[in-house]
Amino acid sequence: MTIKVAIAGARGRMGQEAVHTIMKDQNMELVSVLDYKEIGETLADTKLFPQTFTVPIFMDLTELSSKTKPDVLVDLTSPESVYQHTREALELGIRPVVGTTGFSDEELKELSAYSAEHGIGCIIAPNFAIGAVLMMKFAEQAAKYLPDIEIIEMHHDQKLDAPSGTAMKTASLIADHRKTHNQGHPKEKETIAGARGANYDGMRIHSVRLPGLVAHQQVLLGGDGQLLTIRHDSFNRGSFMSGVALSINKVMELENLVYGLENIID
Ligand SMILES: NC(=O)C1=CN([C@@H]2O[C@H](COP(=O)(O)OP(=O)(O)OC[C@H]3O[C@@H](n4cnc5c(N)ncnc54)[C@H](O)[C@@H]3O)[C@@H](O)[C@H]2O)C=CC1
Ligand SMILES: O=C(O)C1=N[C@H](C(=O)O)C[C@H](O)C1
Repeated sequence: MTIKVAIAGARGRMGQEAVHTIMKDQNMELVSVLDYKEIGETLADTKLFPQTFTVPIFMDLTELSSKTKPDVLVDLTSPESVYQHTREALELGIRPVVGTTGFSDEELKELSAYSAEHGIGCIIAPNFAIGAVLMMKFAEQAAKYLPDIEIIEMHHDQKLDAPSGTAMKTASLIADHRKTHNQGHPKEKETIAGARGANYDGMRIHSVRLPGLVAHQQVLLGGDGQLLTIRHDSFNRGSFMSGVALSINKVMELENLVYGLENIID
């Protein structure tokens, strides 16, 4: 069966890569694109894609759904719009595959309940790169033995959310295995606010934003006389594409929401 896919955010850094990935896949058909502003009738009009890419663009998800009937909506947009898109897609019976970061815990809970109640599959993956998923899993395992941890995530300077979705997911996986405790000296004081980074359950998360970077993270685990560093680097956005393709295939089999690629890889 061919999976009919729509993309929200097709003009973006990730979206452009995803368009090419889906167009090349024999089992998938890119049937439509969702944008928030008038950019032409088809992807070809945007001049970002070959003239043969005559995929229609819509500004309204309900109209997109009724005219092109996608099975899956891939969302690669912004923290501002992603919750609304995901909720609407579920209500329309379209399975969301979401790479966009910035969900609150309450939003995740609410979407998860809706997805399970209506039996519509949904995948929300803060990071589609297999190496990043392994980095998170290794950090989760190591935290049991080395529970003093700081996360340093580094991204390009156009990123809107901080900490990154990957850092938040890493911290939440670790928190499931680590007894909550504050790190550093009990009397430590910041002479410049933010110097010690964000506090997640007593762990610290530091966000670096610089031109030239793509997506990088290291998890530092300190022990007596030792330091374990677990690091992952995405050097280009091709690193995320096998995870996007896997998720599109997998979401067709699901009847609930899965948060994190680690839950769908064997
Ligand atoms: N899960 C993963 O593995 C990855 C996730 N991301 C996340 O994906 C998201 C997109 O990242 P980039 O492509 O770098 O951003 P980008 O800014 O290059 O692209 C976002 C695109 O979405 C469009 N957009 C914004 N609001 C929209 C709306 N309401 N409807 C339709 N289109 C809309 C923008 O016009 C833009 O073309 C971010 O949240 C980022 O953190 C990025 C890389 C990997
Ligand atoms: O904005 C990005 O670029 C990325 N966002 C995701 C995140 O917030 O973790 C995934 C990856 O790190 C790239």
